[in-house]
Amino acid sequence: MTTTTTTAPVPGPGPGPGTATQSARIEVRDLTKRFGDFTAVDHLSFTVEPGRITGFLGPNGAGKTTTLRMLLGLIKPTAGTATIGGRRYHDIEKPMSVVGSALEATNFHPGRTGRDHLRVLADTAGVSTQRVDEMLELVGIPAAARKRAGGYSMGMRQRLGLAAAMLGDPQVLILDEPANGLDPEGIRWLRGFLRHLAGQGKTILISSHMLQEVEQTVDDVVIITNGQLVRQGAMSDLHGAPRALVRTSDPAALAGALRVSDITSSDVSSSDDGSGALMADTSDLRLIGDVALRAGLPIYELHGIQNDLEQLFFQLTENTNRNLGQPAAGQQEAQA
Ligand SMILES: Nc1ncnc2c1ncn2[C@@H]1O[C@H](COP(=O)(O)OP(=O)(O)OP(=O)(O)O)[C@@H](O)[C@H]1O
Repeated sequence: MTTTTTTAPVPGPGPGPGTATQSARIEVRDLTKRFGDFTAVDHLSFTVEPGRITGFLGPNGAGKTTTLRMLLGLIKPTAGTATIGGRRYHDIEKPMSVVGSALEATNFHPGRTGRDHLRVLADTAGVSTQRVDEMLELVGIPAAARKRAGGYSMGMRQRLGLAAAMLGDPQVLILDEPANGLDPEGIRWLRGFLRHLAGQGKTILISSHMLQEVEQTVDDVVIITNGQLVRQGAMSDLHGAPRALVRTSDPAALAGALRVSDITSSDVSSSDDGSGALMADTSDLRLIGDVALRAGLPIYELHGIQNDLEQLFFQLTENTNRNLGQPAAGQQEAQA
């Protein structure tokens, strides 16, 4: 993909209803969606805060898109509520100025140029043509936008979708798998772009079926499987408490020296290794090094330890994933 990139400030169309003062929290309460007797979303509750990027995570078929579609008023919940700034999507007066969304990157008329596509949307929302060009510039496809969308790469469609979502300068952005199809440079660009928007106080919810894909992008996570919440919280909590592995000649002596500095540790030496090892309850590697030096102990290895996120995600979701076994009884295609 050859695109220009920018992290320039995101211009807005100026003050208007629903832009500056709108409370922009997303609240999902006891949300349930059944298709026939198959429950796609099951009493789901979570909150997404302004000024933060929240990853909405779960394996394929977990119910993410179904939840987002209810949030955006595209399908009706069987029970429960999904609100943006305290209102259901249908009750928001000028929705494009409150919430921008990109649910499917492929959903563009192939014969229409990217720019024309945005102009049609802009007309509907009462947004200026100038804003269309600004948004195309902002997502890095000003030249490509004059070509037919049918010839776009997946990454270009993602960027066009993002430009469309941003047209009304919404307080809330809801993006379904926005990193899908982006090359590494594109993913880095997207990360900077979303971080900038979150810095402006916008509420950003992005879905993904891979925790690692969004690990460096999101502040908070909402993890679901089988339509149910399994975890909500800060990304930093998923990494677990800070720890460090230190390998030395005399782990008991080092553990004692660390204790004097109020650092607890546990012996993780393995019998087939001549040296011993400690797991210290700190991420301050320099402090461990200083303590070892003062105690006259050599350090053979020293590094911080984080939870294996892939393993954690697997434990939280895949082990119970309904989609990995036989299809749930009664599951069939049905209209919303
Ligand atoms: N209209 C429908 N009729 C019947 N079942 C449906 C319908 N829409 C979705 N489902 C089912 O609901 C479940 C959740 O689907 P959904 O698309 O919300 O999952 P997802 O988490 O977005 O998955 P993916 O990561 O693969 O996009 C799936 O088992 C899917 O087959």
